[in-house]
Amino acid sequence: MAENGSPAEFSFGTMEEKPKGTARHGLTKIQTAHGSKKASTTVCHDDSASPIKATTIDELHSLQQKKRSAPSTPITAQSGGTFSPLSEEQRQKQQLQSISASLASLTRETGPKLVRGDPTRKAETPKVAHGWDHDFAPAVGISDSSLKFTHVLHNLSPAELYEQAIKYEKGSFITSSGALATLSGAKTGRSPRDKRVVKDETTEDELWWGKGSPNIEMDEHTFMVNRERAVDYLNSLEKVFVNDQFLNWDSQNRIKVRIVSARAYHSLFMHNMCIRPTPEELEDFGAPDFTIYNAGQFPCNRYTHYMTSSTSIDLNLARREMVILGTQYAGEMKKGLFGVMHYLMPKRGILSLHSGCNMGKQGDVALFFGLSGTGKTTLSTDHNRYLIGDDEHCWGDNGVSNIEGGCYAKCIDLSREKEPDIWNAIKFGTVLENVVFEEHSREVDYTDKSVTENTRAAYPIEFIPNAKIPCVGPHPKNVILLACDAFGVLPPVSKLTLPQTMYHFISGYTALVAGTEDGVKEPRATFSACFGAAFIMLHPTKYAAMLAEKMQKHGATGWLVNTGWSGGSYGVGSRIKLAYTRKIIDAIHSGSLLNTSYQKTEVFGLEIPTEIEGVPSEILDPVNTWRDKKAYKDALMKLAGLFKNNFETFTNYKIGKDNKLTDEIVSAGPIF
Ligand SMILES: Nc1ncnc2c1ncn2[C@@H]1O[C@H](COP(=O)(O)OP(=O)(O)OP(=O)(O)O)[C@@H](O)[C@H]1O
Ligand SMILES: O=C([O-])CC(=O)C(=O)O
Ligand SMILES: [Ca+2]
Ligand SMILES: [Mn+2]
Repeated sequence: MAENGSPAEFSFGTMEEKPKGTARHGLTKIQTAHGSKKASTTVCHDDSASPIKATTIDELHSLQQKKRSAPSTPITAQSGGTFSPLSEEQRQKQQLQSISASLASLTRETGPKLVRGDPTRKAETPKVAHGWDHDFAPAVGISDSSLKFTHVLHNLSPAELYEQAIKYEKGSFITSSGALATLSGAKTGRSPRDKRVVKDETTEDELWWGKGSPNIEMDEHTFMVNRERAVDYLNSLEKVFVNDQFLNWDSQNRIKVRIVSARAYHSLFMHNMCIRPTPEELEDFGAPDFTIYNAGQFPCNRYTHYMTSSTSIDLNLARREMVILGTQYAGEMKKGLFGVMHYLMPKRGILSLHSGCNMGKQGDVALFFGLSGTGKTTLSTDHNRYLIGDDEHCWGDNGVSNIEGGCYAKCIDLSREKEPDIWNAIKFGTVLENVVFEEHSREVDYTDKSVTENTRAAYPIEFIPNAKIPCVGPHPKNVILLACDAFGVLPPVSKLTLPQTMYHFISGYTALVAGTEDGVKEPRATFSACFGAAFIMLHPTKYAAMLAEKMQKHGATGWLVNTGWSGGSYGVGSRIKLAYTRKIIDAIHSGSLLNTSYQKTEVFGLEIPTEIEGVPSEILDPVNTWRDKKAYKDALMKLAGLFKNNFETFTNYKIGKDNKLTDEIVSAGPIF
């Protein structure tokens, strides 16, 4: 509306000097009320504007910000019929007490003294909460730290977080489109080798340990040492950010999470990535189901048992807590919580998935599995379909639900033409990590890899115009496995049998694209079970069995889509054009790819279509795109060998109740 509205609609005031009838643009003039009796004889005054109700500059500033209004629904006692409304003050006190309990040192006997608000705003009256009554201070365990206040910035708005970031965090800037550019520090990707899980009596039997598992063990005591280190660090600060939010749009399986962090960047990132509570939901939040202590600026102590670097991301499922030391990469929080969901949801018979998800106008749902950089976000963000989510989902008895409230898109080489919806989502409120921009115009150069290849944008899902809110949908019709094949031998698309779908799901192949995992600079072949071995908690066959059961029950079709190389391996060939991949995906969604003719490839035994609308037919069989046929055959055999080696660890496992399925899956791999 702003672009095409007539200028007259936007006139802010009348300048007496202007002849009548001319278009007028001008800012509202500020007039001090006092002394106005003696009508000023100077040129610019405006009688039509109502006078400002301030007599001093301070008063004027105090008028600028309205006090937060109370939630519209009164809070009543849940049961028993007793009506006991909480005053705003009582409610705030309860919130502070809950946060103080979260932040309590476990070696001293009380939580920190907390006060709401920004420490630089001295005028605010401290409302103290430290688990004790004001006049009953504990005599034991007192240290200097218990004499100071820690200010709590609880669920700040994006605007407030922008101000905090820009004022206090070096490297925070507003870009020309309004996004908040930030630096994540020395780490610009996750640190999977520093992810530890407490092995106790329960998790010893329940979780996947040992070769191939992402769960590096640590003991309960070491966890407590790191927890104390993180909590002491956070309490030593003048202020901490606290986010109380939700995971999972399936309201029956919603998880309450609390994130305590030291940076506005982290708070805004999680504000965008988790589900944002309404003011009423925040009122009723109570105790969280899971808490993250993000002390990422502070290292772990390498003299501490199990520590192999100054970074440690520690998960304790019994305590429902995670501690982050020595990395400020915000993706650790997002993916840390994903790991928690990979534990909690299967216990309830719900399958957790590292997948994107969207839905057509007819209600047909597609899942997009794939490792980092294979296209989950890019391909699930589709202008012709409703976005349910780009990265983390649950598949339960009622259908699918997104775990998150936001998207986390790769930005390297982002273009407005190829990915318009993601481009347009990078606006006020969006966190832009590690991008490079022009110092004056603040135009971002998405091609610049000076800081990292893994540049990212985190935005609330409603920044995508056709997001489906609430982010839930019916049972999937298509299950699309994405692989970015750097060898250039997998076909652009293949239709899979159920055993083949399971084989490729368990294999989880891709060429890891540089950057997302710390230290990776060149693409290389990698296998990651369930397209997300870094996040799963149970043995991969548990998830595979659940997927097989659900696909069978709901009649979903599996597809393997190569979003990687064609015409040669990495270095010789080139990446398949995104426009072609989109046409392939369109043909899967529309169902037209089910009704076309197929031929079978050698070695991998994949069914490949002979034609697809909008895609050159010669690229559908990769052998056609290679000039050097011998090199093709060599690359094909090499990849087949890698698949075979990788799958050996799984051949001893039974998948589901059915031995027949297990045998079929094992024989659904390459044959040579
Ligand atoms: N043919 C193609 N298909 C899909 N993506 C492509 C293709 N060619 C290039 N790309 C690029 O590859 C990247 C895919 O990244 P995307 O953000 O979708 O990964 P992702 O699977 O969501 O990973 P993550 O789990 O790390 O978020 C994008 O930068 C996209 O522009
Ligand atoms: O976690 C991250 O940093 C990015 C991501 O989505 C993934 O690696 O799958
Ligand atoms: Ca993504
Ligand atoms: Mn991901």
